Amino acid sequence: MEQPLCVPPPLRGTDPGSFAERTVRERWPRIVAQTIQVNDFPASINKRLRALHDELPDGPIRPLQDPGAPDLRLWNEWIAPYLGETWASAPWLFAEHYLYRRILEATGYFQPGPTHLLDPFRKQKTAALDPSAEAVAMLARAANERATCPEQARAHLPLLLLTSLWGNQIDLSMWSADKAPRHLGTTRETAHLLVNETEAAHAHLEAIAPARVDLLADNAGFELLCDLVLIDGLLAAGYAHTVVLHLKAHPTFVSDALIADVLELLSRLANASDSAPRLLAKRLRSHIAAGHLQLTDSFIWNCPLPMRAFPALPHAELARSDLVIAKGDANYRRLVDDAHWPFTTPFAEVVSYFPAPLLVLRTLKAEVVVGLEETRIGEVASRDPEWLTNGHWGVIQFYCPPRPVSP
Ligand SMILES: O=P(O)(O)OC[C@H]1O[C@](O)(CO)[C@@H](O)[C@@H]1O
Repeated sequence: MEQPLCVPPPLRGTDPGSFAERTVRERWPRIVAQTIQVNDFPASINKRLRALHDELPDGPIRPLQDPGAPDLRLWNEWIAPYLGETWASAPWLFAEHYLYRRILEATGYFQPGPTHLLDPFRKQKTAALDPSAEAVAMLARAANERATCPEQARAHLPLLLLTSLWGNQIDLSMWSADKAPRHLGTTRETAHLLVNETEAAHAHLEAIAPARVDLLADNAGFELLCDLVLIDGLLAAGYAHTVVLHLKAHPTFVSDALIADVLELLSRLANASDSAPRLLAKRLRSHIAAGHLQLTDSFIWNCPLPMRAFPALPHAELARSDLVIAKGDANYRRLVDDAHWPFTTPFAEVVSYFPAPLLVLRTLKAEVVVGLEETRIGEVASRDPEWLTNGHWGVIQFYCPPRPVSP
């Protein structure tokens, strides 16, 4: 009989010497301080943000105080098990999502008034969109060529996956012309993959096309552009008839993408001086109009739960997909319980609860990873002591649930 999987304890800000500890003690206070600095909030909001800052990292977890907020009941259910814990002692995944929700409580995001639905991270996101216009034009030109040639789009799938993966690391201001998007996918980028299951994912798409593909988005700005180019390629190749792009329901993790960020990116592309981004924007908008690209958001993507603990409904919705692509570090942490798994634990074992074929594209920014080979771990750790958190290393991991056996 198959043994039930025993999930190890979660990462916590109290893990001595860990990146989680550094995040709770240094990075979070900095993020809250920056939120005050980059915005022009009234004194009452800054006072609330300063109070939040001063709670970190040893203040207690408390219920939300956000009367009338649409997610208030949900949050107070999610918080209940951790009342009595501190920011540092609560599971890191929980506390990190809670932090961003508490920032919105402080800024009055869900309250009537001048800061209603005002994204406190908007300025940072907008700056991250500031171009290297040349790199954007090159990405768009390649996408426009693929759009007229399905064979080329199919052949480019590995390149598109790599571009979308490293988009999780690189932002527009870093990506200069000499690191041009067309060169992504060559030696350096593949050499920094700790697992590369592109072939299996590609074969899966070939076998099921045309399919429904779901993409769990991560950051706005450059990464989102790479993701839209991937989506455009999946449609051009005939691999997807529909792509559902899942976005966050409210601002979080500073730069996570909202539907508003997609629309803003499209209008930036549509107003570019170069004609290639304009054509890309036109095509993406027509995919949206035709329902081939669906933008959706849900509070579930802002919740503090590991995916294994999601309610039945989002699981049932994902089960309708032929392939779910999960982007980035935070989605990865959610998928693998943000837990202290031995790094060699098979990926398929850890995500065996997942209801659909799953492809993850993630650069490592946290001390959690599964599915690695012992020798590869030794190699990378001796070359780069910061390999788990500096975003220089990536994984492309694929899981396909076993088909149900017919009676
Ligand atoms: O944008 P990404 O790739 O999800 O990265 C954000 C993540 O990186 C971290 O900074 C480290 O894990 C977290 O705070 C968060 O999980």
